[in-house]
Amino acid sequence: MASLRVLSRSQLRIARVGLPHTAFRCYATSKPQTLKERLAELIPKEIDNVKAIRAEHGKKAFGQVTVDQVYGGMRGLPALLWDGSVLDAEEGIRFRGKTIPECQAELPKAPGGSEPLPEGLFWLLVTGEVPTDAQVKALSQEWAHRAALPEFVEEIIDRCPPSLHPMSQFSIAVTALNHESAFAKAYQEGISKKDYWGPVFEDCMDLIAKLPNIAGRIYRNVFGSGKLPAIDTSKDYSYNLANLLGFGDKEAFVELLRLYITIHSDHEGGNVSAHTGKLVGSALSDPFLAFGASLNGLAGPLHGLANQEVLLWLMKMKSKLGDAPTDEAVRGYIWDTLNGGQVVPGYGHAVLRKTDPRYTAQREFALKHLPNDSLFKLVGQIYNIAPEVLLEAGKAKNPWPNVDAHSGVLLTYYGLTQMQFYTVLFGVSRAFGVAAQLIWDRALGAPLERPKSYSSEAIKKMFANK
Ligand SMILES: CC(=O)SCCNC(=O)CCNC(=O)[C@H](O)C(C)(C)COP(=O)(O)OP(=O)(O)OC[C@H]1O[C@@H](n2cnc3c(N)ncnc32)[C@H](O)[C@@H]1OP(=O)(O)O
Ligand SMILES: O=C([O-])CC(=O)C(=O)O
Repeated sequence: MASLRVLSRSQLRIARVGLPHTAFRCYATSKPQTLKERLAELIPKEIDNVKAIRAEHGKKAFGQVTVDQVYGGMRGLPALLWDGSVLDAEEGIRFRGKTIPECQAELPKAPGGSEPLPEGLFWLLVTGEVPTDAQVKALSQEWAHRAALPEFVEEIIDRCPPSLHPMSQFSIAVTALNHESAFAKAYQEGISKKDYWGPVFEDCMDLIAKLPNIAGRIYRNVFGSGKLPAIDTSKDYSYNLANLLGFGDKEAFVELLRLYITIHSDHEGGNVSAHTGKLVGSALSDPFLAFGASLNGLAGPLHGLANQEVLLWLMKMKSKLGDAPTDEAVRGYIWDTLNGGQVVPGYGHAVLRKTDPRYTAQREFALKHLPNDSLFKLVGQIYNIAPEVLLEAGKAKNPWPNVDAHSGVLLTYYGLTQMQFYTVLFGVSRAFGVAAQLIWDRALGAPLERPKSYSSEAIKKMFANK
């Protein structure tokens, strides 16, 4: 789409304050419209939309809040605005209204590729629109040009002991990028509230762009001594990430990363990493600080670290039961896990009540690329047994697999066997969803988050005579 359009006065103002000088200049050329230019058009409309929703529905209630919800991790409590995606308990995630198969069909692909490019998914998350091939290519190039790390961040990563978990190193490096934050600088210089989104957008673009170099450096330092290749500005984001990890020559692995980053990006707003990023961002901490906090939540075993835990659990199962265990032996192993007071990693979910469509998307990838892999077959065998055991045990509300039950098997197949690294890849992807919402939160003037808490004593008193 060429970018010669007529803008309203307020759109023009937003475009001017939000855009770096060079980007604004290319606005009147035949280059494809940039993401920032499109945002500048969408923001005033969305501000009006939110005003209208609040004017019409602002005083209406979603329903009751129960004491059990306060004690029970706020399950089902409607408390957050999140535009990029919405999760249905039965159907799974939709990114801006689109299911995973719809994204796979509609988003632009690399030449010869069949998985969606995460660049297109980011555009979709931010704008609600499917970009053109040219827009996606321009985004790949822009990220490639922003990818270099400040030297001191490289040094910080290099000084981490290899025994420090890759997720801790990841969070340290992302937090340190706050040194370069355009938003933090603009805030110190007294930027007006109305203009926050411009430097936040710049920070989010830098954040996403720099993650492959951070991930690649951690991978090299912790697991090997390989050379870090330069970013190839003619290639897409996933290729560059794969190449930094030493897998650039494996086209199927690059395709896997395109799928992986797309499906792990966003899972509405209430999950630990997304909500943490939004919460910290609400204090006007810049996107690096906000996303560093997200990563610390993602590093927990009940959340993103579960992909590492699944692989550990599978490896222990294989070493105990052999490569091709019987169904009875697998059933016994799952029972032993439960009887040991542990969770079955990769199963259950706080919201989902059916098989996660992200599990299904990865299974389909495996059926296409590695149908005879023994670990893939074991994962399929567990799928036929674990839900039945979890139902019989009678505690888990959802006995079906989540995204983490499958991801490690695919990475292992291509030779990325270092399971402590898996959550770093999840983190690279999760930046897309958190960043998209941070931009909108600042554009819409989202306030500081500060819900009310109660002590048990206060709760007892509240209901003393009721
Ligand atoms: C990307 C992601 O974050 S996806 C989730 C990744 N995490 C995992 O795979 C870890 C395993 N799964 C779990 O621990 C849970 O299912 C969670 C954390 C994902 C969801 O937790 P909740 O919403 O509290 O689940 P639910 O309401 O079903 O829990 C009820 C009980 O069942 C248990 N339960 C739930 N899932 C499992 C499981 N996979 N294995 C064993 N027990 C389970 C809970 O621990 C809880 O036990 P408790 O009453 O003794 O505290
Ligand atoms: O939605 C959740 O609570 C956890 C999850 O699957 C994710 O964040 O991807």
